[in-house]
Amino acid sequence: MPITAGPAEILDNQRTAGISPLIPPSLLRQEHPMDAAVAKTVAQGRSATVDILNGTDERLLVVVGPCSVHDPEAAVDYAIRLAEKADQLRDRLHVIMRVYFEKPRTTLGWKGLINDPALDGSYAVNQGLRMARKLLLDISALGLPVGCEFLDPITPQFIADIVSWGSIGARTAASQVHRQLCSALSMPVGIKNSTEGDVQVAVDATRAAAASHVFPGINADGLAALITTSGNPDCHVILRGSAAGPNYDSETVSDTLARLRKAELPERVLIDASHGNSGKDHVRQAGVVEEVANRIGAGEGITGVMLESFLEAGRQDLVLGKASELTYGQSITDACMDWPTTAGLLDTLAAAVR
Ligand SMILES: O=C[C@H](O)[C@H](O)COP(=O)(O)O
Ligand SMILES: C=C(OP(=O)(O)O)C(=O)O
Repeated sequence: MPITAGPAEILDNQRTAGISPLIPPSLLRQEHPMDAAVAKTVAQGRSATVDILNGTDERLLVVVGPCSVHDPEAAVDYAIRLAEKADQLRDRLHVIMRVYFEKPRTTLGWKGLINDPALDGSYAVNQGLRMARKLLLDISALGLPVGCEFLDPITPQFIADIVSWGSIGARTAASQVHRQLCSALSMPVGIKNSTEGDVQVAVDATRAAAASHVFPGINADGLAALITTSGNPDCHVILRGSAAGPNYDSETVSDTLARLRKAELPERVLIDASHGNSGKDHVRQAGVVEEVANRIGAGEGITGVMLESFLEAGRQDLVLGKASELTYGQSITDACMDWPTTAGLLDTLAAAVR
């Protein structure tokens, strides 16, 4: 008797072009295990961040690094310089390297190393996850803690154990899925204001993430699971400006702190010198950092800053399949400051803290 499709098969998968296996997180963790030295870097990276957020460590939190990682070799090259500088300034700054693998796009574009590690539209996600985990281990082995944006709710199971600081971006701060995810994450998480400049959405996200939730996810073996969380008390707001202009001014900082106070949340805020605060112009980032440093020196309660920085200044367009033509050490997403400019600004921030 011929096998005919039942009603569900006829209705299902009408727009699915393919389904293929994803490696289980536990297998990736076994292939790229964490050693004791990396575990110490992660634990110290997290605990120092929490102490800064709670005001028991008076240093400034600095999250700095490329907009996105597209070339692990260049990322390690950058990390070596940053690790040395971070060590020099460790009395005043707690430096976390931005190692971002997932890019939320306004419309379309390359979505990061995990999604398309070959930069050619081949979407070798299993390979991307392997490269991401290995790179986080390599950078942490330098004694430099790492920070990632979490975009896909499944990805953290593969890499989150190595991450000292997490971020939820402007495009997902309102998402219940991401707020629930934050409530489960083991590290402090910065949450951005919206791309339109709404700060309350980040305050609301901080409050939602501090609560416990029950939601569907995956376990370490990659199986569907119901996750029950206890809530994350270490989330905080990041002011990133908007399409309408910057929002790193003192008035917005104190308004944000008042909103947090009203919501009975700890009063702490990070300033992102890039994105809407610099109009995505890397040259303007330096001016933002200098102004913020002056205000920190004058005693304004700013918990930390974020800088987008890579080896070379600016940005370049990726042509899928032509990665070999890219300039080494230059961003293929948002424009970044170059390393010498960044090193000078880290000195400026450290001097302000002193
Ligand atoms: O930080 C990176 C970008 O600003 C973000 O991913 C959006 O990029 P897009 O507007 O170029 O898509
Ligand atoms: C995507 C980022 O920022 P935003 O969400 O503020 O656009 C980012 O920091 O890389």
